[in-house]
Amino acid sequence: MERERDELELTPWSGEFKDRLQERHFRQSVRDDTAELLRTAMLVGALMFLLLGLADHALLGPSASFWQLLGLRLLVSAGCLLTWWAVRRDPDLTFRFLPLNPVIWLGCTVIILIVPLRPETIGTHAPATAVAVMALYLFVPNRIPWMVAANLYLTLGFLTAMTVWAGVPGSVILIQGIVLGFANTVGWLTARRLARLRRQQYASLLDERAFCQRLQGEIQERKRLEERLRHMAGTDELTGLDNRRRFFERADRALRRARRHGSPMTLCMIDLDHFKTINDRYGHATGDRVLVQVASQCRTHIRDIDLIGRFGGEEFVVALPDADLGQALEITERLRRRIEGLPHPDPAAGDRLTVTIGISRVEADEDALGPALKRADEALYRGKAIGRNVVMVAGHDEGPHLSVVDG
Ligand SMILES: Nc1nc2c(ncn2[C@@H]2O[C@H](COP(=O)(O)OP(=O)(O)OP(=O)(O)O)[C@@H](O)[C@H]2O)c(=O)[nH]1
Repeated sequence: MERERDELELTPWSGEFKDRLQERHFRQSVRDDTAELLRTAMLVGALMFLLLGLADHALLGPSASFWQLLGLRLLVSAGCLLTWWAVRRDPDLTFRFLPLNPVIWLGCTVIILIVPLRPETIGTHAPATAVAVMALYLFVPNRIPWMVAANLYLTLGFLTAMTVWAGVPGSVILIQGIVLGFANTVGWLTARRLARLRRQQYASLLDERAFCQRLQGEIQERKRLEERLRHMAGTDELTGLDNRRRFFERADRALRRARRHGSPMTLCMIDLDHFKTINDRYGHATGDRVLVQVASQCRTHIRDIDLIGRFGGEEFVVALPDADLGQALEITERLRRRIEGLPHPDPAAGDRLTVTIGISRVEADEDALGPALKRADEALYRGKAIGRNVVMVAGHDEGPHLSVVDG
């Protein structure tokens, strides 16, 4: 489908893109390659014109015609070499009118003028002209319109010169006309086919690139989406904290690290006090706002290495790596005081937002968080039982041992 569209966009007689901008981009993409071919053509052209001067000398000797021809040959060779140099300096000249076209027209003129200057060799000159026609089509790439014009000039000029100066019979001129016409047709068709193929190749390359870019874009988008989904799957929607599953994934990793380094780790359970009353009195939306506020305070007032998650409802869980019970007590006590200082939904009621916190260290012989979590939870509920707004430490040397820090 794509290919058909590209073919439709090519000019039928030159094989170029109909769209000028597209053609310009194509030419830019093949510029260096084309310039190299053109430079080779110019060197071969210069060499051919000079070498054929030897044939002139063999045929004409040091006659006036020889010197005239040699002068013309030198002129064309110089033009070819000048073009070679100019294109080498600026490859963009490959597709410009100057300096190539005048040199080619000069070369064609010299080929035509060989007829009156060396009429007796018309038998070899005629096929050589047919070769020159083909060479112009095939050796000078991406300039089909200009090559068609130059070759028509060469063909008509050569046939006219044969008629006027070489005294060739009409039948021979007819044959030569047919041969040159054939050379033009084959040369043009081949050059056009090459031009079409290269442009189709270029168009498929662009299609492929666009396809790859689209694919890359889609892959990126999918990755972003996956990342977002992964994030959402591990995040508590209301508070933005890790949910229980993500928290325990991270906390398990932190525990393994602590075990490797022989460092302590402490777990804390934080529960809002009388949260049901807040919900019942001020509504669920207000309750949500309080939960967000408390979550944000907890996140802000723990260390960067600490982990926090929403355990469920109005309960949060915190893992403090590299913290023994003393440090954990300090951190949680500070947190408790901060939350106590948060604005209550109804300041006039004289109530305070408070939390009860239970903490327990993960013992050196424990490879999982479960037992410490259970002890912290028990400590928390002891705290609730003795009146709330406290931090309770679970000791378990001789069974769970709880100590009130503040009340
Ligand atoms: N607004 C809101 N309320 C929630 C959410 N999750 C749980 N709750 C409510 O939290 C309240 C928890 O009540 P309880 O377990 O009795 O605890 P409490 O009232 O804080 O009492 P204590 O913990 O003993 O101090 C219930 O009313 C739940 O409906 C939530 O996401 N948003």
